[in-house]
Amino acid sequence: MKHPVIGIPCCRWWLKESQFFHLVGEKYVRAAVGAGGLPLLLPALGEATPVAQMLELVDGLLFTGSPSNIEPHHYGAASVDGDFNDPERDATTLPLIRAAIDAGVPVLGICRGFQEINVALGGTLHRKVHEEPGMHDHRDPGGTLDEMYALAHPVRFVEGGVLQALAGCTEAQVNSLHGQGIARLAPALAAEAHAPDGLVEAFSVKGARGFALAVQWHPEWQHQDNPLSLAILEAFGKACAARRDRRG
Ligand SMILES: N[C@@H](CCC(=O)NCCCC(=O)O)C(=O)O
Repeated sequence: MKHPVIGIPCCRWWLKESQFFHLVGEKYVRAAVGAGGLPLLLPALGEATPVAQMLELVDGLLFTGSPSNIEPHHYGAASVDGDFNDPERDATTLPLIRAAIDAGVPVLGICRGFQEINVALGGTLHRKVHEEPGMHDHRDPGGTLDEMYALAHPVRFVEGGVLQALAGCTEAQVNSLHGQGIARLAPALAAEAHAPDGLVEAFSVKGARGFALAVQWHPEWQHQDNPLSLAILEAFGKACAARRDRRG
């Protein structure tokens, strides 16, 4: 049986003071494999992206985390000096997300990918969650990779939601490595989990034609050791396999 093809849009970074590279962190590639898929890295072609053709290549899409921030003009905010942006990634992922959701292509968003889905569908972001009144600091604590990706806070699943059904419980501990976060949830999205400060930590697309879930934390990190991460990846992988079967 052929593996479902899981497209992973790349970041586009200037590396080593020499030239641009198109990149995906290895843990996302491994997570796509863990979901039963064949990962296909999609370059950040920006406005030249052949969106419909890219969708024909894949059975699902995984939108990854990244240290870069979505350019604020995409959600109606002013740009900030010194912000680390990746405009070519934005110009690739935002149209791809809208087209994938319209076409019922399974979508999983993680961290920046979660923020991208919200912005693509008309939501807005806090640029510094930790500076918002009453909100906690969701940034990583630094240190070793194990310290950075350690479980950091609980999330409470929305009663009767997709994620609660997948998790089989009401609450779980998650890691946390983001400075930005959802300010206004896009109208097409339903919250699936919240942090103790009320921040939306997961959502699904209301009435989606296919699997469409996103989380602010990192289920790809050492997913093999975490039952919630395994459940999310398994559900995504099954949806991708079902699309592969339908496409023949
Ligand atoms: N820049 C955004 C998104 C944060 C994010 O995706 N972090 C991931 C870090 C690297 C990785 O694990 O892939 C923000 O700060 O909110």
